[in-house]
Amino acid sequence: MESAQQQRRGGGGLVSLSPSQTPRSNDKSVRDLRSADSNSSSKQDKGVNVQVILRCRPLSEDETRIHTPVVISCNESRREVCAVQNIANKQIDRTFLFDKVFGPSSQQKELFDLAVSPIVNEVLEGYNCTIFAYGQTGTGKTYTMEGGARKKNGEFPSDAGVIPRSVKQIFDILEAQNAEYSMKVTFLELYNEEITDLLAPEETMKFVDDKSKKPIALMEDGKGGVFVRGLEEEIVTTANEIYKILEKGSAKRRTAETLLNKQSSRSHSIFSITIHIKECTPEGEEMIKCGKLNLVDLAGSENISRSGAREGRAREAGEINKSLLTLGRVINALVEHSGHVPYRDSKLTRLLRDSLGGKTKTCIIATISPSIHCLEETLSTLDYAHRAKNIKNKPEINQKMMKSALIKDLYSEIDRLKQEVYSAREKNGIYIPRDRFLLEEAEKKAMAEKIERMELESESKEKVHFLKSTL
Ligand SMILES: Nc1ncnc2c1ncn2[C@@H]1O[C@H](COP(=O)(O)OP(=O)(O)OP(=O)(O)O)[C@@H](O)[C@H]1O
Repeated sequence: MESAQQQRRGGGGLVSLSPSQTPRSNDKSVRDLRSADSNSSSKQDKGVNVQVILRCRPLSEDETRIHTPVVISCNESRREVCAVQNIANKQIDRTFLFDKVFGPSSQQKELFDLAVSPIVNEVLEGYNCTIFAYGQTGTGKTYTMEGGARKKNGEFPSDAGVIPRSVKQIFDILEAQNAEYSMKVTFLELYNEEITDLLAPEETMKFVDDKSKKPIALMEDGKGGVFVRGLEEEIVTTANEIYKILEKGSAKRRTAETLLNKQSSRSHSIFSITIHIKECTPEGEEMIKCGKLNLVDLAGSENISRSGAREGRAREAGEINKSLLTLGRVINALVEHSGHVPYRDSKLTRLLRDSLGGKTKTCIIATISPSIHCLEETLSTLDYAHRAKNIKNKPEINQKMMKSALIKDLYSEIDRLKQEVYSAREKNGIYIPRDRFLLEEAEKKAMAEKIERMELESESKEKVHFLKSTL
């Protein structure tokens, strides 16, 4: 079994949606905070399966009134969901097992306490965690992630979803620990393979329907990850500030929807919270630990199969297919252990690469409807979610940084940004860090040499072939 020290050296980079500071993997003065839960070191070596939770919503009032037949039954204690199908007058039952099952009467608090709260604790321990909501339109993705009513008279609403509850838990814990911390959030939307910053200042949003406006770019960070260039990061100090930001972001999403004549069911949203917490070693050295929580509300899964059918929406449909389809392909490739995993084929999978087969702890909440009219989509969601259960990630705690090293990193970050601003102002190109530039140049040179060698080889082969034929 690997020692904790060896594991630490393995490195725990952040999936950075921002160009900000990344904890170092080779920091010798790190301490392992891993809790003695299911992720013991031997389990970690083999990988930890993506956790898949299934939630079935209740029938709506309208569905109940017209006596819509129910074809789904949930057994929460056995963690089973059964779908009843009638094919050629024969009743066929299909049963699926998940990590947790929440039936139609399950409450928001119950789902959060049993499935999400442990994940939030892990973020505070220094892990990166991602929670996806996946399912057909109208099955409760947004209800599960965001919830119903907003905060009234200072009271926390009982139907608040995963995002506000996670925020509350994070602040409650940090305040109870009297911790010194800093927190920042980002909120973006992905639609037609284009990224919209939901926290961008108003002026930028006015041009959301302006086709000449360059979409926000996704850049390689040179460490195997990506970041969104220029994505607004809001520093937050209270839970209320986050609730306001969420409202602001959701309102912008709605405005953009009206402008572009689209619905939320066709776009993906990613809300991320990054937390830096200060700790002191017994020697008095100040260390910073970092955790990140990504909360992802995916486009309606029916967009995979149905979109593209309507004329005039080909591009839109095609692009949405691209992210959701690629997500499916990535899941398949990971489950089937095929060599090539097509992360690079869509922005969604590029952004969330580390959450699928990487070092992040991932949970998928699949949502379904109990109605007979949704059975086809429900079966497809159940199959999809069941397959995703076989994805293995190797979660690693982010390495703690010495405060002095972090400050040094921040200074170089400021330098980099200054140079970017300068380049932008002078309109003389984009800034690439010197070491990345040198690396890319060396790679280019090596590639040119390889091509030359190959050309020489093929030339000499041709000559031999020619000589042989003249003999
Ligand atoms: N578990 C639940 N309990 C009670 N009501 C629910 C539940 N899940 C969903 N609903 C209700 O069902 C309706 C549709 O839910 P919601 O908008 O969250 O679906 P969605 O999957 O996010 O759809 P879309 O993909 O179109 O955004 C809403 O009115 C919501 O309040």
